[in-house]
This record gives sequence, C-alpha cells and structure tokens, in this order.
Amino acid sequence: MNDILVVSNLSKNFGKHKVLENVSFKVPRGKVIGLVGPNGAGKSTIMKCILGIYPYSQGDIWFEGRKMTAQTTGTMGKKIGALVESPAIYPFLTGMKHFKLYGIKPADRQRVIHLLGMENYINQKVTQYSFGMKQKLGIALALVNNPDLVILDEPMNGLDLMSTLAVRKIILSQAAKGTTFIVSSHILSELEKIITDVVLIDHGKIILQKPLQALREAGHQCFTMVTNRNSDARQLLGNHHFDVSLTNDQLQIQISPNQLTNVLQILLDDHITITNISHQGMDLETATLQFLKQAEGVVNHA
Ligand SMILES: Nc1ncnc2c1ncn2[C@@H]1O[C@H](COP(=O)(O)OP(=O)(O)OP(=O)(O)O)[C@@H](O)[C@H]1O
Repeated sequence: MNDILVVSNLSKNFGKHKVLENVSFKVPRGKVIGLVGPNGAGKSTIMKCILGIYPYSQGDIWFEGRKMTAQTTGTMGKKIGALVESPAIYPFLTGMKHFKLYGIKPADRQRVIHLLGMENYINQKVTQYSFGMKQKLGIALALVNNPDLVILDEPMNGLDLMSTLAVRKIILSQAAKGTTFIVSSHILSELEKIITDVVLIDHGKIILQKPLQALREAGHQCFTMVTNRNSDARQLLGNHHFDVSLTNDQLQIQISPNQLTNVLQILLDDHITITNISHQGMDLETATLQFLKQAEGVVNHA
C-alpha cells in the first residue's frame, strides 16, 4: 500500500503532562481518515505535530517517503493544506485578498468560492464575517492549492446545514480526485459520511485504526425482523438463548451475520413465516462508544 503519511511512535509532553504516547498510524494515499476521540484525547496535538507547529519528544513522521524535520516541514507547505483550530486569517483583509496573498490562481479561487457558496461576502473584510463564514474561508484556503494531503480539525464547527453539505461535497470530490484527508470531528454522524477509515484515540493512545466498513461490522450488531407470529418467535429464540426483544411489532435480534442461518432455521422449523428482515451494522457513534468502553476496561484492569 502506498502510504502518504506514516506516524511512528510519536510521543509529546507539555511539561510533565504526557499528551501523546507512542502514537503510530499510517495514512494510505487517497483515503479520508477520521481522527476520532473524546475531548482532550490528543487529536489536535497529533495534527499540529504533523504540521510542524509543535515539536515532539519522540518518534518520526514520514510524508511522501521523506522524514519530516524542522527543515523539511517548511518545504512541504504547498503539498499539505490545513485548517487547525481557528483559521489563520487576517481580520482587516477581505476574503478575496487572502486568496491573492497566497498567490492562488483566479480559476482555482473562483471554483472554491463557488463550491462553498462564498460569492456574496468574499469581497467584505473578514472582521464582518460570522464564525461559520471564517470557517469556510479557512477550509477554502486549505483546499485551494490542490495539496496532496489536507488536515482539517473540526471543519464542520459552526457551519449551517447548507455549508455542511457544501463542505461534505467538496471533501468527497477532492478525495475522488486522489487528495488524502485527515479530518477530526465530534459530529460523528457527519464524519461517517465522508471518511473511509477511522483512527480512534483516547488519552493520547491509539485505540484502533480500521476501515469504516470493518469497524461497523466488527462489534455488536442487530437484525430487525418481522414475522407472522412475533411473540412466538421471541419466545422461541429466547429459549435458544438469543438476545431478542420485541418493540413496535419488530423483533430486534442481537446476532452476528454468521448466526443468521441458525436463527432462520429455528423459526422455519416452527413454521413461522418471516415477512421482513434487515441488518443494522453499527454506526460510527455506537462503534466509537463500544471501543472506548472496551479500552477503558483494559486500562482499568491493567
Ligand atoms: N499548548 C498546550 N499547552 C499545554 N497543554 C496542552 C496544549 N495543547 C493541548 N494541551 C493538552 O493536551 C491534551 C490534548 O489536547 P488536544 O487539543 O490535542 O485534544 P483534542 O483531542 O484535540 O481535544 P478536543 O476534542 O477537545 O479538541 C489536553 O489534555 C490538553 O489540555
């Protein structure tokens, strides 16, 4: 696999406070990585270490096969776009002046301004922008030079519905063209619409890295079923020690896909007819909670 970024054994302290501990993960080229974890887990710190904003006490970061050092970080500027915390923008310049300041070609800036719906205020000074308008300008500046890697820390913060949709669309379209993204967000329902892979971090440690699909299928799963005799079906499956409940005329059965044949056989043997069945893998929020809980258990029992 062609990894655009490799983070290896990264550790970072603020004074005596250990904030990152042996953080290692790989970012395959063209993927959209969701960096997920509770407040204070270390997501922004990882991003800032990658961008050379923070020094680190231990570890290596490799970008496009080159080890990043204080010297090389500056030369990576155009290859990495970033929005980290509050956008780096100048209040007394207009949005448009920012594009000119960064030497962005007219065609590129028009494309991004249009995609993010910024035409109406792009010639106003940034002092007159709302938080969400500034956020969009920051995202536009991160994306506009067609960087190989884009790092976005909470890009959906403060955005209204239309702006969220616009940002989602622009990330997906850039990703389809091969741009790699690392995105953090607490809005997991939105994040799972754009990411391909999840890196879960807690207390400065990596809990897991998995493709989103594998994560959804990894843990607790549920089948919803409707039969011609729901109460009998619940009783029968309960007798076979399956975790089953009946709500709103639907059976919820907590099983993995490979147990399904067994469940169907039990019902069919009792001449119960199945009229509807659907599989519900975990959403990102449920999966995150489950894996954080498991990790907590390990820490507590260590
Ligand atoms: N400049 C700093 N000086 C001292 N401590 C810091 C600094 N920046 C971050 N920290 C600490 O490092 C830890 C990780 O912070 P970080 O901002 O990376 O977390 P995060 O996962 O991005 O959290 P959030 O989701 O709340 O943004 C926290 O305990 C925080 O207090």
